[in-house]
Amino acid sequence: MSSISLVETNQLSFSYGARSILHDVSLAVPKGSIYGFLGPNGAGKSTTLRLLLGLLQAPAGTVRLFGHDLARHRVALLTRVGALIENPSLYDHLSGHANLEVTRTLRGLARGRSEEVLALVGLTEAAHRPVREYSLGMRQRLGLGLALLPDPDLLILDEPTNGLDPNGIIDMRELLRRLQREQGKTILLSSHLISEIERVATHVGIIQHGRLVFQGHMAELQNRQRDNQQLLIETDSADTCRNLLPAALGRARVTGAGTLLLPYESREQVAELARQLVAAGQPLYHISCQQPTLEETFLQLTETTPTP
Ligand SMILES: Nc1ncnc2c1ncn2[C@@H]1O[C@H](COP(=O)(O)OP(=O)(O)OP(=O)(O)O)[C@@H](O)[C@H]1O
Repeated sequence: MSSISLVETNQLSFSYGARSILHDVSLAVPKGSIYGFLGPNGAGKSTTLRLLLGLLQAPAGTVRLFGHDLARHRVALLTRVGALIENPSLYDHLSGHANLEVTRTLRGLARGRSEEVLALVGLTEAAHRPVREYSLGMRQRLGLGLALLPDPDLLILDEPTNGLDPNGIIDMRELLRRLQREQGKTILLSSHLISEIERVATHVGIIQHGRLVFQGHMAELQNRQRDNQQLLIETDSADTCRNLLPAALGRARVTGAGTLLLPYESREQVAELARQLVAAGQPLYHISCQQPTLEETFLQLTETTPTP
């Protein structure tokens, strides 16, 4: 994967009227990546994606696509981008194939492209059924097919798995992987669920209250997860233990009458804690090291960002 960024924003800010929504967002989406743009509802994901597509204008900051300024070369740059921003607008009474053909003809694209795209999104068999008979997952794939018609280098997808059942999510994930690996597409997709991103994204950006709170390789997020290991201690009275051992347990969180959680430091810390608890006459029923889930790491990153 190259280090060239196909999407780059520099200190992007945006307000709806007096309401400030984005603050200094500097995104970098590497060429060839699947970039998961994550954040809770209302964090500013759709607003950012709309700015990237020139559907909104930012009063401050710049957007560069393929290394060029979007404000100056909007039309030329957007011909290289496929987008799925809301529910795709589809003609329900027409077949999937006919829906693609309408757009293909309008755009003057080569004959046969609709069939290629249907194969790509796994809809060849259903190609001639009316879209009103399609499942939500099939509709989303057809919407993605519409975005893929002109063979764009970059795909920008806003919550493409929203509302899909587990099978629909798996199909979409596999389709995105294939588009990246076999077709060389760069894909920027948003989601509010880390579980939908973690198995597909190579890179992650996390936004909270309009601010980017993390950006990097998926592996870097996983490293943070490892760095945040917690020690779980079970005893009789968590409060008594904390009072007896302020140096060792002062930072511990009481999570139940007899349970404490504190940041894990080392094996020696575990041995020393066990020794001190026993020396203080406190029973030690259980001590173990817990790794937070990626979900908890994500929540920790987003919950600790103050509201502006
Ligand atoms: N047209 C609008 N006018 C005023 N405020 C808006 C408008 N669109 C969005 N907002 C507000 O901007 C903030 C960011 O919204 P945005 O849709 O970008 O968030 P999001 O991260 O995509 O969330 P979701 O996952 O719920 O779509 C929210 O507080 C939302 O209420």
